[in-house]
Amino acid sequence: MRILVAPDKFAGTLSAVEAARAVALGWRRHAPADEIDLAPMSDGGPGFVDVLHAAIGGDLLAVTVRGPAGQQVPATFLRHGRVAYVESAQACGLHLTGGEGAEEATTYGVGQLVGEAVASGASTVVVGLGGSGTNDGGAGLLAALGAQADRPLDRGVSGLDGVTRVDLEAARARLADVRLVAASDVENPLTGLFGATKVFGPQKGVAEERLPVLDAVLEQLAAAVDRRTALEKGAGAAGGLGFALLALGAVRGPGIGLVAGAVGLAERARAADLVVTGEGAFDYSSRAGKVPYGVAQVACEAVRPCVVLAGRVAVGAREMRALGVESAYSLVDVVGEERSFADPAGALAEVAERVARTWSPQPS
Ligand SMILES: Nc1ncnc2c1ncn2[C@@H]1O[C@H](COP(=O)(O)OP(=O)(O)O)[C@@H](O)[C@H]1O
Ligand SMILES: O=C(O)[C@H](O)COP(=O)(O)O
Repeated sequence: MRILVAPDKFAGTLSAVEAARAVALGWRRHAPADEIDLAPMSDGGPGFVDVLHAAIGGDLLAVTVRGPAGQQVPATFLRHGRVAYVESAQACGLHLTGGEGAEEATTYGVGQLVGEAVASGASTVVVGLGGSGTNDGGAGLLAALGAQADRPLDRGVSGLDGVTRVDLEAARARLADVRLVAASDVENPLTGLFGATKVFGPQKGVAEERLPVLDAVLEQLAAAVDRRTALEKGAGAAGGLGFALLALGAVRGPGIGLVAGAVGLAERARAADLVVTGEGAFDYSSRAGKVPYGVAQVACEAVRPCVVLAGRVAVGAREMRALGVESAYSLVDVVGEERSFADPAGALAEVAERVARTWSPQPS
C-alpha cells in the first residue's frame, strides 16, 4: 500500500514534521513494506514557513521583531523567487503569550516582518494567519507599517478604546507595489457572535465578562477604518489581523489551499491508497479552513479514503462523514491523557501502528 501522511501540528506537543514522522514510524512497525509519503501541512498558523520551506525550498531570512508583550523575538520569513512568506504566529503567537495578556498583546512584530519582506524586494507577500495570542484587530501591524491614529495602535486592543480616526495612507504607500495575500485558517468576521473575540478570545485568556467589551472596541476600530472590510471572510483570523491586512488591500485565501497547492497534495493523494491527516484537537472548528478538513477534501476529490489521527476527537460520526473522513482516532482514548502529553511522538506512533492493523492488513 501507499500511504500519504499529511498532518498539521499538534499544538503544544508536536510540529507537523514531527507528527508526520511519528505516524510513519508507527505505521512501518506493522506494515514495513508500505510506501509512506510524508507531506507535513499547515493552514497558515504555526509551522507555515517551515512546511513551505521543506516543500518548495527558497531562502530563510532571520530577523528580530517585537513580540506580543513587547519582548524581542527571533523570526524567519521565506523568500522563494519574488514571493515572501511570513508566519504571523512567529511574531504574535499564542505560544509567546502563554494565553495571558491578550488585551495588551500586539501584532506590531508581524508588521515589522511584512516590512522586512517588502524591503527584501518581494513583489508578493503572503502572510500566514492562525495560532495567535493577540486580539488587536491587526492595529499593531498597521502601526508598524506607518499608520497613524488618535489612539495608540501598538498597545493591543486595550490601547484602541475610543479610537475614531485611523490614517492608512503611509502604510498603503509602503505596500503600493506589493501584492499582499492573507492566508487564513478561519473565515470568521472581525466582530459579533462569530467574530475574533467571541470565538477565539477565551483560548487566548480573555475572561468571559471582557469579551463584549473587547468586541465593542474592535467595532470602534472597524468604524474608524472600514466597516465593510470587517464583515469579510477571514477578517477575524488571528485576532483580527485578517481585517488589517484586508484593509491594506490584501486578497484572502485559505492557508490550507495555498499549502496544499505548494506541496502538490492533490497529485500525491491520487498516487496513494489511503490519506492520513491529523491535528491536536479534531473538533467542529476543523470544519472551516483547518488542515484535516482541507486534506479530507483533497482525498475526496482523489477518491481516496481519509482517516484522522488526533490528540483529541470531538466530532461525531455523522459530522465526520460530512467532513469526508472515514474514521478518526484519538490519542487520549487509545493511550490515555498522561502518555499523550508526556510522550506525544510515542503515543502517535502507537496509534498509527494500531490504525495500520485496520487499514493495511498484512498476509499472515
Ligand atoms: N499529544 C496530544 N495529546 C492530546 N491532545 C493534544 C496533544 N497535542 C495537542 N493536543 C490538544 O490539541 C489542542 C490544540 O489543537 P490543535 O488542533 O493542534 O491547534 P489549533 O486548534 O490551534 O489549530 C491542545 O490544546 C490540546 O488539547
Ligand atoms: O485567532 C487565531 O489566531 C486563529 O485565526 C484562530 O485560532 P486557531 O489557530 O487556534 O484556530
